[in-house]
Amino acid sequence: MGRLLFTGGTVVTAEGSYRADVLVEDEKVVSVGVDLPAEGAEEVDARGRLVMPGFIDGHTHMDMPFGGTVTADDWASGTAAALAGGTTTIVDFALQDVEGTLGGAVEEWGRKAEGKALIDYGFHVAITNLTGEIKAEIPSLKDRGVSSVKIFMAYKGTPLYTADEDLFEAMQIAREAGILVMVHAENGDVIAKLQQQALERGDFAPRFHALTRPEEVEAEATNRAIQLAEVAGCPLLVVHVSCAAALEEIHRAHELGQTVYAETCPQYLAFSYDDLCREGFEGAKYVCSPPLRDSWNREPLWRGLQIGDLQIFGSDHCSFNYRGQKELGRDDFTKIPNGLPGVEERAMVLWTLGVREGKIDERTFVAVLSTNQAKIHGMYPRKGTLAPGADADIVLWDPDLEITATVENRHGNVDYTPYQGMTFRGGPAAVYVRGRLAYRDGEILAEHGSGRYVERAFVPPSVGVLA
Ligand SMILES: NC(=O)NCCC(=O)O
Ligand SMILES: [Zn+2]
Ligand SMILES: [Zn+2]
Repeated sequence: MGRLLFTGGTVVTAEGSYRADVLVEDEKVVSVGVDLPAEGAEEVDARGRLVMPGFIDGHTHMDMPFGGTVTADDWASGTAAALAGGTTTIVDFALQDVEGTLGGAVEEWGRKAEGKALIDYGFHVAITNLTGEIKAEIPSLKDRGVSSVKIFMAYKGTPLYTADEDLFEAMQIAREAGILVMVHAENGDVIAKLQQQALERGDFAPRFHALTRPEEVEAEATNRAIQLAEVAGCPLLVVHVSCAAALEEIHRAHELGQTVYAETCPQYLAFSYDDLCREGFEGAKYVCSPPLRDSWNREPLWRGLQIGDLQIFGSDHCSFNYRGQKELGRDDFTKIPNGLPGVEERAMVLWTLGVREGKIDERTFVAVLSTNQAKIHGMYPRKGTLAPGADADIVLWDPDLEITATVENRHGNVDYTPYQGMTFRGGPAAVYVRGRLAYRDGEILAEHGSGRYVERAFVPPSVGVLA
């Protein structure tokens, strides 16, 4: 692999931006400084580019059974899409088999990724059956390099749904074990009742997905999870925060000094409830949970990112084809598989709608896409920074690149894109994974199977120290 010297670019980290060269050797960053001598290194011209640590997406669902079908992207197409968006590491949800163990889920996900992944990866375990035995198994995840579990307060009537007493006990165990608890915070009982009432009224269209999951239902569950975590004494990560009401609960927890991390996702900034109301069955393309909200919620979410109430920006990439998958719910919105693709668009949405529009700055861009992800998901400082000793995961970001999204120019395996026709201004020109050129100008150059499993360990950063 040899030595590479990135010259003439502007290094952007969560701490700031400055003109500097970056020297890379044998998969690692060796030094960052002004006018570094080449000394035999191959030079990479980074003039006009922002040189950033590779982006980390702590929220993807590749090759995952869900809603009676399996996500459209596997580890080959899903990591290609990630790479084309500047993402060099993902943390994917290994779904526990209802009859299986947590360790079994990690092993199964390892088999799915092996030979396919183009980028580095880790796993959370998504718990589907929190029995006594499974609770007792939680601490052993650390031995597998897994530092987090996700527990679902929603999806009543499916194995994912977890009652409060089990969630609470898992929090106590996780606190002792040093495992991060992530929650899908929506009140599953109330949603089930509202869905039943909607179907009885004959309300079958996609927009009823949102109308049966109102903001209060997310805010209430968010508050409940925060309070339970406080009693259990454990840090908490609330994923896919969609609305101002839930964010207010998180903000209050921060004012009280509680360690609550929170994530929002591109779909909540790029789309709104209006997209669920598109003509015919088109709204199904925008069904995800929590649902898309009225557009006024976007402004508080942007503010949450800028002031640090929302420390990470994950894609929640959970792709389903329109034909044959979203269509499963043509006559009943409750049967539409939940989820949107977004692993490719994540950073471009954030740059185009956030940095260019002055809603967040460049440092926050890097923090929520990379540095805070590495810290919260237990990979820092190996990942998430450009500093000596870090993996040489590098994005050369072209702030002026223009890409208009079409199904054809997406790198995933989905028959539609919710971003159809949207023009992104700013995107990755080239991406390096551990010092190897993996993507350039729309072309995937990495080899399948070149991505490596990353063992993670959770060392809870206090919310205040996150950028
Ligand atoms: N978010 C969504 O709609 N689908 C993926 C599963 C989840 O994250 O709850
Ligand atoms: Zn979820
Ligand atoms: Zn998800």
